[in-house]
Amino acid sequence: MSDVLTSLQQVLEERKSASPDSSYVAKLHSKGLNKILEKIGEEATETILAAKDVEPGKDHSDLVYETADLWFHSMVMLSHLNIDVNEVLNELERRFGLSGLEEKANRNK
Ligand SMILES: N=c1c2ncn([C@@H]3O[C@H](COP(=O)(O)OP(=O)(O)OP(=O)(O)O)[C@@H](O)[C@H]3O)c2ncn1[C@@H]1O[C@H](COP(=O)(O)O)[C@@H](O)[C@H]1O
Repeated sequence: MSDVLTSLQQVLEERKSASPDSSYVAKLHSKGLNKILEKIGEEATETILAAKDVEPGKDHSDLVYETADLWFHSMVMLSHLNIDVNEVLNELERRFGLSGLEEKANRNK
């Protein structure tokens, strides 16, 4: 797993016992799953809007920023549900080299 994801997962875990007054992640954990899912919805929408504005050869930093927000909040969701981010990375690894069409056909079996 990438170093930054490993470190971030550790911090998110530690924040479960931190004060909501001192930590954004602790505040999200304290508000619960629905709030976290609401944030993912918001960030997904912001990512889509940023992607629609990207033009070839022009600055795309807004899209990078919004995608980071989306990935970050998705990691908070996994952490909140006690799911190791390695499970997602392992699933991507399992699919690696497998055609998307083939993988989809296998799903329907
Ligand atoms: N990677 C991030 C990260 N990405 C985005 N964000 C926060 O996610 C929020 C998303 O933006 P919004 O404009 O929707 O936020 P907002 O208006 O404050 O949110 P709401 O009040 O509407 O819920 C912002 O507050 C960002 O600061 C993050 N907050 C924390 N991290 C990581 O998590 C670690 C722990 O953070 P704390 O728990 O705050 O110490 C940090 O050291 C970082 O590594």
